[in-house]
Amino acid sequence: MPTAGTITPPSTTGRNSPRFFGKMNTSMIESKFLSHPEDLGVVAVGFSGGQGKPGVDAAPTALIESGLLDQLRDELGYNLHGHDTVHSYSDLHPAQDPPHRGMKNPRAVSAVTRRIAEQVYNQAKEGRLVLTLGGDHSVAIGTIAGSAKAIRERLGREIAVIWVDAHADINTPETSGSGNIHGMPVSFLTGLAREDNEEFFGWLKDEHRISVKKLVYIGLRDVDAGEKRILRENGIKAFSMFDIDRHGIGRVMEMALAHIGSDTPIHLSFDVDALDPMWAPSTGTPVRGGLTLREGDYICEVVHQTGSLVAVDLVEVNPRLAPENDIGAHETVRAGLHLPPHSHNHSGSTATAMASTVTSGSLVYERRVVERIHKYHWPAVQLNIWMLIMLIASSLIIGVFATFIQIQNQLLLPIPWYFPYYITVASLTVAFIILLLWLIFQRRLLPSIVMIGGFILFVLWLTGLIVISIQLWGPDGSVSSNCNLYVFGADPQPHGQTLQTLAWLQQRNICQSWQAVFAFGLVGAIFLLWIMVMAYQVFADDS
Ligand SMILES: NC(=[NH2+])NCCC[C@H](N)C(=O)O
Repeated sequence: MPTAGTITPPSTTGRNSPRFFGKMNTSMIESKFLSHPEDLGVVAVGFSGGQGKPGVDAAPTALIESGLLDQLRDELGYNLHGHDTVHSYSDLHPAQDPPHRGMKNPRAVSAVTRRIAEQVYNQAKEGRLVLTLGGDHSVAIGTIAGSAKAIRERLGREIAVIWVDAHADINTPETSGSGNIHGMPVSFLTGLAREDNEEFFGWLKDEHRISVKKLVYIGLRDVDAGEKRILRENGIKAFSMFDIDRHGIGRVMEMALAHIGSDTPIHLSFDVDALDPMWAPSTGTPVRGGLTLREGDYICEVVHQTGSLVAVDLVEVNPRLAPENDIGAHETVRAGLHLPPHSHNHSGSTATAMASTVTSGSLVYERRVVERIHKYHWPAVQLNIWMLIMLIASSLIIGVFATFIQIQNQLLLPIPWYFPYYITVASLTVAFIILLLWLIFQRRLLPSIVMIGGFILFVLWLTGLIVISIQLWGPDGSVSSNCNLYVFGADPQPHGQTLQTLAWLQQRNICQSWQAVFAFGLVGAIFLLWIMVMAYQVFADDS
């Protein structure tokens, strides 16, 4: 059934191309997960066994002959790899392939997708973007398995999949009404459908699989009853045509990308039947009421702009199916050309959208980060009072203990550990206040920083306070009782300009300094508690 062969690689003398400037990938988006974003691995799959209509296997050749690869190379500046062969996999077609669990051509599809998985894996492990030209959508079993495995090995990450399609393709062999495997790839990839036998997808291991949590559908409008149940039960994110009508494609893509998160590599699997048959009539299972060509392009552009794109599939273009004369086929191929990694200069009919996914070229758009923006409202007056009081308390304690150290030295007495300790804690507090001021200036004062810093200082500060209290009122030879004995209780108190008076005044000064240290130590501890509460309130208020 599949026709295939070697095709002539696109000419190297770029026509209106930017080759003049040497290697130039026109994409200005920085890739987050590709180590060689200027390289494009191409896997051209001439395979149609996932469904019954011959012709999808001719799509890669039709797309390439219409100039897709030329555009990718000459206009978008990619170095192509693996682009000179359209694979037919005829060696993998068994003589007999009777149905298994109701699946049609199960051995052929399993063997071919297994080979595709290796091909995609070999390209992806080099850190290249991989573009697969299908073929029917069953080929995605191979492409996604291959890129999931390569990204796991290369980056230790799971990939997310954006599945753009009129259909959910998540039937299990048991729920499928048609038995066509192109309606089942997602159930095998997510592990919802499983098989132990290597002949029937038993080769799919955990390393090949994807999580239902990182799967997003766009463009659905023909979903079987069994599939609806699967989507619902697994909480799979799906944006149907209804959602696109309601929110517009811009908002839908924001929500889809927010669901995936900005730190996840993305595999985009684009079924051309997601487009309305007005734009892409030549496909095996067209459904009216689909995406406009522009919406299809937009999806590709915006996904490319995330910088997270690692692989793209373009499937289900069937140039043999031409509803009204062959303009249909021509249009569909053109639509297909439009879809890949995006270029911004539309040269007539060509590979922009295809080109669009690979290098979304709408360089004018600013990248919109769809993460939630937090707004923290700090009570300015309270925060300022807090910083002022803490600054006073810290300086006072530093000053007093510095003087005490001097006095001990002068009297040739040892310096107790808590003098330098409290000086250090108070200095840290001053440093913390400076940090806060800097963060306020940068508009980055996060409640979490304040809470953690406040807590650490509180513990240190409290320790100091306890030690001070013990010295002041502790059982043996406490400062307080000595003060009451010799200073405040001294009778008669010395007067007049004598050394006695001077000594007494100095002693009184020391006693009062102790009390001041205690007072401000207490204030500091309470204020540190207060700032933690304040930070928590600011955090909780953010909504
Ligand atoms: N990739 C596609 N065009 N899939 C069409 C699937 C149609 C139908 N849901 C089935 O399981 O047979």
